[in-house]
Amino acid sequence: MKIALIGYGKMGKEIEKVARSRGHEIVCIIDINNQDDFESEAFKSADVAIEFTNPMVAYNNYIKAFKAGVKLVSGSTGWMDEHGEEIKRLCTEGGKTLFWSSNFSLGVSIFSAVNKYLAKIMNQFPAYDVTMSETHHIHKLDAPSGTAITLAEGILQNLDRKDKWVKGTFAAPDGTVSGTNDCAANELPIASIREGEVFGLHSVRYESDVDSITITHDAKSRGGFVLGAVLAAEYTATHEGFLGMSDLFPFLND
Ligand SMILES: NC(=O)C1=CN([C@@H]2O[C@H](COP(=O)(O)OP(=O)(O)OC[C@H]3O[C@@H](n4cnc5c(N)ncnc54)[C@H](OP(=O)(O)O)[C@@H]3O)[C@@H](O)[C@H]2O)C=CC1
Ligand SMILES: O=C(O)C1=N[C@H](C(=O)O)C[C@H](O)C1
Repeated sequence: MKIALIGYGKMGKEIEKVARSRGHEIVCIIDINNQDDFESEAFKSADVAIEFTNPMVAYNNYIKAFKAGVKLVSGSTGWMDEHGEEIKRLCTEGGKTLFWSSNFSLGVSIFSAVNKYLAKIMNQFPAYDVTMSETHHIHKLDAPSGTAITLAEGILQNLDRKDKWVKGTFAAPDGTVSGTNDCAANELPIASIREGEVFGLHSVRYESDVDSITITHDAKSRGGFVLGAVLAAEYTATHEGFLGMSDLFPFLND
């Protein structure tokens, strides 16, 4: 399969290696300095483009790739609030294709299914209150992480006593802490910590007066995100519309 890369940073470089090792050809790499290449024949020849950039530029990259007629896989986070509905509409009604996930790792897909199931169980146990936390490397631009938001949405859909997630405490790279986890009974706080080179640590904690139950996903490297993104690209080559991990692993939705 012919793959184009948009964004050649930490994820883009690792995706290049894994895609080649699975027999794919990298036909074009677009970074911040060669934006004209969206119009190149090399880019247009790609079966799929894989985009990992940042919250500020992802939307524009999607529009440029759509214009060039190239299907997209993207893991960029932090753009959904502003542009999510428009991009989904372009895919569901406008004939464009984007496979997007806040987290491509197979482990997080499993974690997400467990998270939803646990939230459903907790409807029967009102003594437990729920909080979330996510820890990432100091270079990360968005907070809470895209994964934390997706996990929070999974809780809100399944736990009747919560209807909104809110930003909790933020621990900055220099150790200063701002914000609070105190919130109304219907709110789910997400604490964010930025330290060192942490790849991605997500926890959901249910606490009563007598005990607590915590589920955690801890990425040991970027390997899981990278493999998942390449698997998603292989899937996207033969599918259309607004796609996600629930299309790749439908059995996790039951
Ligand atoms: N869904 C998932 O599984 C995962 C998602 N992510 C998300 O993916 C995104 C990228 O992560 P990561 O690779 O670690 O970030 P990096 O900052 O390492 O890489 C992003 C790259 O994009 C480049 N870039 C900036 N603007 C443009 C542009 N307009 N067009 C093309 N390239 C551009 C940057 O260049 P320069 O440095 O010169 O600005 C940089 O090389 C983030 O939003 C992160 O949250 C990350 C890991 C997993
Ligand atoms: O920026 C990162 O590194 C990551 N971002 C994603 C997110 O915002 O959830 C996924 C992963 O946790 C790594």
